[in-house]
Amino acid sequence: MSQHATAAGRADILQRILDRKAEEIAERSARVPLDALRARLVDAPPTRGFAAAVDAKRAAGLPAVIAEVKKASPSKGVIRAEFDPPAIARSYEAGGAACLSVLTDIDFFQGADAYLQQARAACALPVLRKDFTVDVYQIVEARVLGADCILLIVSALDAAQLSSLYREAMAVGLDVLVEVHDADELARALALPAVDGRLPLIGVNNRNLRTFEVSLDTSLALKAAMPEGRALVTESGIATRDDVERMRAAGIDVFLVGESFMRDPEPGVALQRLFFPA
Ligand SMILES: O=C(O)c1ccccc1NCC(=O)[C@H](O)[C@H](O)COP(=O)(O)O
Repeated sequence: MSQHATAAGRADILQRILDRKAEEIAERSARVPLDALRARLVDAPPTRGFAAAVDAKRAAGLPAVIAEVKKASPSKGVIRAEFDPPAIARSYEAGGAACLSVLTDIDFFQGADAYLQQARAACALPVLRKDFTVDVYQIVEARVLGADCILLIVSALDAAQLSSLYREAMAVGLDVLVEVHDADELARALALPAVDGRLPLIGVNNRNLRTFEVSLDTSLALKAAMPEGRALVTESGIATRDDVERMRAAGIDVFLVGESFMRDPEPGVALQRLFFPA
């Protein structure tokens, strides 16, 4: 199914993704029921410490870059036709990434669970399963696949879902990136409690997932509402040294970047150029 949105087809892309996700979860759990999936948790590899890898970069005074492995997106269509997740993962690791983010959504991003496994096997970096998590099934699945972190998008979840999915993910040893777009969502994210001393990472998506509009001002505006010292992950639309310097000047030191790296033949070299220029 081609999902590269035209102006008409773009209307509430997030809702369309979520509707399809519900069907996908039903299909998957008909094939492998949740109990059977849970039984596979014993074979899951140890997690690599996603939040810890972010913290380590920050503690060293360095930008923590979560480098995305993304073939296509609803807003841009195919971004990288020659798509080799293990080579991309190795390139990112050599370029100084803290972590990887791998799109696993099939219908809208041309992602795959196998891409996550291939990318993770090719390097030592912790990996975020970048998908639209709305059900406990996906959390168990993420851990079984070998993910180190999952994404929870606040605007896609009601209060009870956000709380229960967060707790479930932490309970199986995953880190959680909680994504927000405005002050109300940020307040909901900040209310999530520490579990065994671990808090969620908070990400601010500069892309409005309903309109595709990107503005780095979204991160700058929400930074002021973050508790002192707590990391803010700025997501989407980071492409130039000026973008990076604007964020760093505001005290933002964690970056999730996809497209601008994916358009470069050597994604890790692009990462180095953007974040660690000579
Ligand atoms: O990228 C899209 O078109 C998109 C549309 C609807 C929901 C999510 C979408 N993207 C996911 C992301 O948030 C980005 O992949 C990520 O933040 C990296 O952004 P970028 O550096 O701009 O590729």
